[in-house]
Amino acid sequence: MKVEGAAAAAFKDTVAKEGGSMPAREELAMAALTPEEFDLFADVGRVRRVYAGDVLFRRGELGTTMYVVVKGAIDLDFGDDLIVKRLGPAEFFGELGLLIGDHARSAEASVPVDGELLELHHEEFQRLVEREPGMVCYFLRRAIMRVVLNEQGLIRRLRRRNQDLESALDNLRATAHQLQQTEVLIRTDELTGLANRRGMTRHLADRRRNGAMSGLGLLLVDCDSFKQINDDHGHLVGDRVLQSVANILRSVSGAGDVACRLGGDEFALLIKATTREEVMRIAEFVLTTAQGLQRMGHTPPLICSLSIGACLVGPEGDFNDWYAHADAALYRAKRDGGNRVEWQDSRSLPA
Ligand SMILES: Nc1nc2c(ncn2[C@@H]2O[C@H](COP(=O)(O)OP(=O)(O)OP(=O)(O)O)[C@@H](O)[C@H]2O)c(=O)[nH]1
Repeated sequence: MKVEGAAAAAFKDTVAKEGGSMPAREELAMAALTPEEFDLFADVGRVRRVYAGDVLFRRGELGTTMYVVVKGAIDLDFGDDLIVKRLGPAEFFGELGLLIGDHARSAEASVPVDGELLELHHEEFQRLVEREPGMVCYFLRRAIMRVVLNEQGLIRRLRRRNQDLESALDNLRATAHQLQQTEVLIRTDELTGLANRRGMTRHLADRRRNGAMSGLGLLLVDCDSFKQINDDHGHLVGDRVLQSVANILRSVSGAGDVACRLGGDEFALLIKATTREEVMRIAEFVLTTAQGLQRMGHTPPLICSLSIGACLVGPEGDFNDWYAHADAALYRAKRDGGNRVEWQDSRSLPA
């Protein structure tokens, strides 16, 4: 349909009103028709009035029509979190539908304000080609460039988003690592690297959850006259002695056993054992290893003699009950001069 110069005049008028000048050269080159092209398109296209709220087409719909904005504006929504692109007078869209044929629209085109469009179908475009092949060729070049630039823009945005995601992932990994470190720190004794009381409690909670509470033995290990070592040689030497005790306990701990510093000069070792002999064998080993180190006669001392209370523990009761059993034996070991192991039978614990 021929619209004479009416659409062209409207377009020029709108451009003058809205922009005060013609669109910038590079914008014209990409998204807008030149006035000459507009005249030509207006000559073959049909004018369509559009109203705020109209939707010309939706994403994914097949279409064969291209449009040029004469008056008003059109919003192209590419979906997801891509920005909505607003087109103004002389800008064209939907050209791929026209050029390719049944092309799935990549954006939803909606009308934000009342306005006018030029519609071009395949036949009209064919007439353009016949009339002004040179101009159409120039238009096609720009249309292709626009598609390429859009693609490149999309790739850049995806790359940026990918980088953002990667750095978010790195942050998450770092935070998870920090949390893991913190988790390890709060259940570890700083001086010796053994579990602390909290670590032992968590270990037992895990065991209880996994139904692995039977077949365990407990050693309660206390340094003899440790205060004297601190008093005679200073705190650092005392620290070193505590570390030596920790090393002995660590060396006898098998997989699933837990060596723990309960606090001060008191340690606990929870081991897998089903008989008194098994528990006592480990306890004797700890005792004699400390004795052997002591016999080396280092000054300042690397170790001190130990008192150990030993018992078997059952699934019934909690750590406090087990501690009371082992502590009864430890009390006897201390009372009888230290540097020894005492056994506590769970049935013969005084009330
Ligand atoms: N060097 C050092 N000393 C500590 C630490 N924690 C606690 N102590 C000291 O360990 C000492 C323990 O003293 P006591 O409970 O009287 O024990 P002991 O001297 O071994 O006496 P017996 O157990 O009866 O043989 C105290 O003097 C505490 O100050 C530590 O981390 N490092």
